Amino acid sequence: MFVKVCGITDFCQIDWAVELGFSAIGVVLYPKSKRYVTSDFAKKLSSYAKGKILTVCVSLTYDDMKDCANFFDYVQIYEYRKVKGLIYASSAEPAHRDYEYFMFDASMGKGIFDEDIPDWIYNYREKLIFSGGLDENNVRSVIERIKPFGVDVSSSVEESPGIKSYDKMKRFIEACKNAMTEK
Ligand SMILES: O=C(O)c1ccccc1NCC(=O)[C@H](O)[C@H](O)COP(=O)(O)O
Repeated sequence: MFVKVCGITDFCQIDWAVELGFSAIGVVLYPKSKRYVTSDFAKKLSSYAKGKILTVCVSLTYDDMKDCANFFDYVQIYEYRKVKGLIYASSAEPAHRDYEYFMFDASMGKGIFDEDIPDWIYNYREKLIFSGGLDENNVRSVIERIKPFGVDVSSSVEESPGIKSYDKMKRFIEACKNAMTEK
C-alpha cells in the first residue's frame, strides 16, 4: 500500500521515512503552514530523496510551487490544474478524472479526522489517497473500510508542530502494514 508522510522539514526525516518503508514524502510550500520550507530548501530535500523514495511538493495552488515542481515526482494541490504528476486534493467530489491520484483531504495539515465519510469516495478507490486526521489508532479501520490506494499522514506523527517523530512514524506505518496483512 502507498503511504505518504507529509510535512517533511529536514534530511534526517527523509532517512526515517526511507528506513521505515514509507512510499513518499511531502514537502509543504504553502507559506502559512507550520511545515513551510522555502523553494530552495525544498529543492535540496527533493534531490536528497531522489531515487530513495517518491517526492511530492504540496501547496494550495500551483503558483506557490511552480519554480520547484519539476524537482518532484508529484505535485499535490487543492485546485485543478493540468500539470504533470498531479495529485489533486479536495474534500469534494472531483469534477475531472485527469489526475494521477485523488487525495481526499479536508484537513490540510490540521490533524482533523471527519467521521462523516461521503459515499462517493468509494467510486475513486483505485486512485484514492485518503487523508485527514489519520493516526496509528484509526488508520486500520479506514484501510479496511474504504480500501484506498493509499493513505497520508502528518500531524499525528509529529512531536511538535512541523517536527516529525521517528517513533510515531514507526507506529503509524506498522499500523498500515498490519491492516494489510492481518485480514
Ligand atoms: O501540512 C500542511 O501544513 C498543509 C498546509 C496546506 C495545505 C496542505 C497541507 N498538508 C497536506 C497534507 O498532505 C497533509 O498530510 C494532510 O492534510 C493530512 O494532514 P493531517 O490531518 O495533519 O494528518
